[in-house]
Amino acid sequence: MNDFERQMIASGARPTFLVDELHVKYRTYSSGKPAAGEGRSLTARRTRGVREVHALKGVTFAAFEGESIGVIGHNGSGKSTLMRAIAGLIPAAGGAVYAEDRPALLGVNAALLGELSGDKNVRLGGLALGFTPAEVRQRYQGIVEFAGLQEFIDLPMRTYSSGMSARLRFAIASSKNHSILLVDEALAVGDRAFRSKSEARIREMRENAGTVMLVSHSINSILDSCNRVIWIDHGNLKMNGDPQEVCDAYLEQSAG
Ligand SMILES: Nc1ncnc2c1ncn2[C@@H]1O[C@H](COP(=O)(O)OP(=O)(O)OP(=O)(O)O)[C@@H](O)[C@H]1O
Repeated sequence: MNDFERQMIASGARPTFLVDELHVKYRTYSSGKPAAGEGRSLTARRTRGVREVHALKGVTFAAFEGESIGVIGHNGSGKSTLMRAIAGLIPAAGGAVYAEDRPALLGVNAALLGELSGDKNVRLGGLALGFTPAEVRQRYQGIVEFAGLQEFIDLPMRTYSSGMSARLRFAIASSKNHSILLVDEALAVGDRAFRSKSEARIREMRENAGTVMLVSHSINSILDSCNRVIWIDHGNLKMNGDPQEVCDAYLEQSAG
């Protein structure tokens, strides 16, 4: 626990989740093409083909009610991995995440099916978010209108452009208020008009959420909306505290 978090506790803030010594590793299979002059046996090739990426190396912090926490870091530093691990979408190789409610990662939780129509996906996605069939019916029109897909809603989703399906996914996921909301800016999608509509929706959800975590490459939007910033660097938590201080240090390192 750092000074910032101690102050939060001293001020009576209630913790909403705790990330405790979190490690995440990815195992990937590269093409396994043997280097010149090396053996060509199948097993040797397979062993060489396995690559392990240690994406998070023991990240620890606590989040509190009413906080909006920005996450910054260079490409590939581990920000999206952190969000996905907190949401429970990828397993921890070590450590754990403890949360008082299920953290929701905006945009990817709705598992949509390409063969089904947009209409059926809205209904399925709503059920997957935990709504009852009656609640899904209640929200249906709002979701379709928000996505702006009224004319296409009876077509299979595989016929949608990537922007159209991303809009529908966003519209479904954001139809629910979450007490722990994770927003990966990489998921903010669509054309300009839809982006500003989705940003407004995110702001609205933040007002209703207990804790929000936001990954962004835009330092301005982080400074505008966060009370705390976490800097992830090569899978390590490099800084955690006052937004201006953390962003200044990050920008200084990026410039150097
Ligand atoms: N599915 C995956 N399989 C294998 N390696 C992965 C996978 N996803 C991410 N990685 C690796 O894990 C590391 C962290 O990636 P991550 O996407 O979390 O970074 P990021 O900080 O969100 O990057 P960006 O700012 O570019 O979105 C990188 O080295 C990346 O190559």
